[in-house]
Amino acid sequence: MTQVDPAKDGAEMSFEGRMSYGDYLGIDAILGAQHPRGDAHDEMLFIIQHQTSELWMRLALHELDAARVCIAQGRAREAFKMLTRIARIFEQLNSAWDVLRTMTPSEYTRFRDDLGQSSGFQSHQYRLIEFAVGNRNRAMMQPHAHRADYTERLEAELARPSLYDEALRHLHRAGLPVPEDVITRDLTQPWAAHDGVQAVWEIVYRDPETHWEAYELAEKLVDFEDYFRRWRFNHVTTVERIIGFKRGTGGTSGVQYLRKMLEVELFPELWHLRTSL
Ligand code: HEM
Ligand SMILES: N[C@@H](CC(=O)c1ccccc1NC=O)C(=O)O
Repeated sequence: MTQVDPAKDGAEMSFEGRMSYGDYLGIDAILGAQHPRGDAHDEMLFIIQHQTSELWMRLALHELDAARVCIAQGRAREAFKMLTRIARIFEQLNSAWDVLRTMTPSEYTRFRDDLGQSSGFQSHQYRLIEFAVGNRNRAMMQPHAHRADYTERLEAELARPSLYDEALRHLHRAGLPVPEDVITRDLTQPWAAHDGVQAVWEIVYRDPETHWEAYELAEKLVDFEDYFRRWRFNHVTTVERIIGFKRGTGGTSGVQYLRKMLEVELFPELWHLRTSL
């Protein structure tokens, strides 16, 4: 059996006083952040599943911020890359459900009581993503009232144009007939389907060659919403499989609440136009 000596190949073997892999990545902080409350075997899976989701959400927010800046500065093509990456992140989050699904109701019951009233419903990053893409609901701020830092970030997000607002402003600047009330709307309000906006997207979809950039932007948005819907669907199906119709630890009706959320449309006109094309 040949044994490789990486040092002979030039591998650095001494990190006394030098930045190593773990130093750069903050590995000790990450690996020191799993604190199961009990001794149920599956609690570690549950914790890591959520922590990795939060890390991916962190990246999604980073990309969403950059994508909006690019679109606002008229560099929509640069934003396409970020939007593709965001869709891929959600694809990754969707695959992750396959790991969690290996947990049965019997196994989850062993530690569910230890969760108290904590719930994914209180994920501030998830709420930031929803606000960033346009699903804005001030009521969702309440569970964060005890954290001034989260509240401040969520408020700032509500005051900022959403990804969809930026897309529509971009079309407006490009000379497409986006109604003025869309550009001057109260940003803190959730987006509501608008006939005038659908009419604009219809112009784009009826003649993609003339409006190629707007057409590509639209398809990137649809792609993102497609993956996001799948995330919601995977969540509610996993929840039903594991806790049935029990109330959620966060206090909602559980599966019934999550099913209602499946009806949310982020970019309604982009879906509705398909019927009228
Ligand atoms: C055993 C697995 C899981 C169960 C049983 C479960 C259950 C639930 C329930 C019942 C709710 C409704 C709120 C409540 O009353 O608690 C909820 C919300 C939520 N969960 Fe989970 N969940 C699971 C895994 C996950 C994972 C892995 C994530 C990823 C971060 C997640 C993120 C969320 C989010 C973001 C919400 C809020 C959804 C919204 O308001 O639209 N959950 N979950
Ligand atoms: N809401 C879940 C508990 C739960 O899943 C959860 C608990 C703490 C932290 C994150 C969670 N994930 C998603 O809601 C339940 O009712 O069983």
